[in-house]
Amino acid sequence: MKRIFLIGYMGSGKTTLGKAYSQACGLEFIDLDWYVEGRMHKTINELFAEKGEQGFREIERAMLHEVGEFENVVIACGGGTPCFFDNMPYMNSVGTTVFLDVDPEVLFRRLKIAKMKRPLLADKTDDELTETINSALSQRLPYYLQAKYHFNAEQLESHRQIERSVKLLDQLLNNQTI
Ligand SMILES: Nc1ncnc2c1ncn2[C@@H]1O[C@H](COP(=O)(O)OP(=O)(O)O)[C@@H](O)[C@H]1O
Ligand SMILES: O=C(O)C1=C[C@@H](OP(=O)(O)O)[C@@H](O)[C@H](O)C1
Ligand SMILES: [Mg+2]
Repeated sequence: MKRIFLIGYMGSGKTTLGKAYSQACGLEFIDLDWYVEGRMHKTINELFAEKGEQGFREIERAMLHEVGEFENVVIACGGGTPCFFDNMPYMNSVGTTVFLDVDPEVLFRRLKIAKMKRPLLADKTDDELTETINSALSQRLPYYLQAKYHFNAEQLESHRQIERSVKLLDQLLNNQTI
């Protein structure tokens, strides 16, 4: 039975690589944000606006414990999931955690074009976005580094790169020599 949790900052590739890896390996794919939106019938933005970040985090934890029961699944977490409550020890106790490690410059480039759907980034200028990424990473790395595996997820900018990253992730998780 496989239960793989992908963690990392916003824009690190959890959803993109998770979906591609699950398809390549015949596993179910769950994006925790999408799961939350489906169960609550509200978008992440609406949940933040109506319940605040604390309220969102309590819902996120409850949904994590739901999907933490699923089998043969790849779960793309939200960027903050590991950093609240006992979520990181929980994921390490029920599955295999993988930290998608991406340079802040690459995160900036990716998030600059994809920030509007993320309430924590939506209205930030370029300088504010850079500052937010760097300060969040310094606060969150202690959680991300508790992952069993660390994977460089900087090669996700084309289908060919995604395919290559899927192969490299599979080799890492199955301890095959490259
Ligand atoms: N279909 C796509 N085409 C091109 N780039 C994409 C596509 N999907 C995602 N990306 C790039 O990969 C980055 C990672 O996105 P995503 O997988 O949503 O990360 P996460 O789930 O960790 O926040 C995006 O910000 C974007 O730059
Ligand atoms: O880093 C965070 O605190 C968040 C990351 C988002 O998920 P992605 O990492 O998939 O963007 C989403 O859970 C929410 O906007 C909060
Ligand atoms: Mg995502």
